[in-house]
Amino acid sequence: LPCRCKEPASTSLVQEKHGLKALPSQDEMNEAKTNYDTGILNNKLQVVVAFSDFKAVDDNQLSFCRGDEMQILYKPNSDWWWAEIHGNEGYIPTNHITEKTREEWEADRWQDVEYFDSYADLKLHLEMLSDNARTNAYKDAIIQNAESLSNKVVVDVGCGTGILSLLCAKHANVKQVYGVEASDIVHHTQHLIDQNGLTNKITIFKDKVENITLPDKVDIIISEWMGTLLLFELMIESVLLARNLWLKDTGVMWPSDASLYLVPCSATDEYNKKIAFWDCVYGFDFSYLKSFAMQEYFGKPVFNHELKSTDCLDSPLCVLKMKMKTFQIDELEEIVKEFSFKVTKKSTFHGFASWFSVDFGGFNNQNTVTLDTGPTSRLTHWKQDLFMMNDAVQVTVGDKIEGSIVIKRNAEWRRHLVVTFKYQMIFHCDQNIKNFEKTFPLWK
Ligand SMILES: N=C(N)NCC[C@H]1O[C@@H](n2cnc3c(N)ncnc32)[C@H](O)[C@@H]1O
Repeated sequence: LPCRCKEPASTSLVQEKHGLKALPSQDEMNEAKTNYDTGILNNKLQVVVAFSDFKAVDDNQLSFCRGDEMQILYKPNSDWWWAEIHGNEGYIPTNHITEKTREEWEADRWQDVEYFDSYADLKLHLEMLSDNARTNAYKDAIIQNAESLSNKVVVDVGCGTGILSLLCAKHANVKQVYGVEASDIVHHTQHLIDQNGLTNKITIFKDKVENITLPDKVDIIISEWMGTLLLFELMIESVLLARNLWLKDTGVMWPSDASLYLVPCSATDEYNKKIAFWDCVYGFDFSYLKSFAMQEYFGKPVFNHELKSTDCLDSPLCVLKMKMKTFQIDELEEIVKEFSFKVTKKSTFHGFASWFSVDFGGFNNQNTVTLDTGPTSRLTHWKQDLFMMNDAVQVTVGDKIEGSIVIKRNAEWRRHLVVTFKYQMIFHCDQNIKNFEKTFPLWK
């Protein structure tokens, strides 16, 4: 077989460019070649997947993109392998690839093992079921639309203990409910359905909704998929996929609409307890620790903040409105919303708060029920989210906070988001302007 490898390139360029170790020596390549015939001739070449892009720095290397699959011909050392892609051969850095199969790699990006393990025991289900505002909103929607649900086929995506399926079967004369649940909690669900005499109305599927085959398309998809900042966990992707696969054209999504709200706010208690606290500790100046405290306590959103209406410094802004029947999965990659808030009271501006609301409509727009998780509604287990900015700023009536929020999906970790605020404050009294920016991972 012809020798397929050229002399290794000069290593300084490689090390400088990628902080990688030296390319393999000729001896290492010669030694590796001994596996060459065995691998190729027996067609047992290993295939790897790239989890990040790589740009070759010389013609001895292969450039590739995240998600590309490559065949491995030689493994001369642990840092560089000789691979083939699109008919080209060259060195690839092993710290850019995974030896998992594409399926395993894709699942990893969703952290499915940890994710579904977190729903396997009763803890989170007790929290969700104990949230009366949440669960009764679904119950009210079902009861108030019982006539529209009559003789319909329903799928409950992520049914958990089956509560929504049970409510549909008990309070509406549905034709059939399919409950789909991927976590091990599902091993209890059938017992609960049997124990409540609804076995013939509810069929349970123990798998991800992406993997199941339903007997037929359905009339309604009901699901409780909402998370922190509405979108976290990105379970919404699974619900939209289920819509694309299984909802009749005339079908209804419940919730039918979802909205995310944002408001500038003060958070004096939080700020004083965790940041201002360090100004004077038993008579000592510990203010050196404030920046560390800001990073530790407020480098990420506070997901269980209880926002009071009196904390709000302007009316809330709807930054995202999703019509679940038509919203597309790729719209989730990046959501950008400009805002221009005008302060309505003398106070301290500490940051922004967010919450969501969902509507159960879609049946000839009658009897629409709304579940609102904002500061003027009954508290839910979601509470509200607080994005604490690094500077507390004294504000008064007429001051402006103008800029944008960008909610970007994490390209690698598919259940996670990154939220960036970029804005300026224009002070009414002297038109002085200050610029601010802060990025919050949610959560990776
Ligand atoms: N933020 C939430 N409302 N989380 C509830 C998620 C519930 O749906 C389940 N679940 C989430 N995604 C899926 C999926 N793709 N397929 C089936 N069940 C799912 C999960 O195991 C849990 O019981």
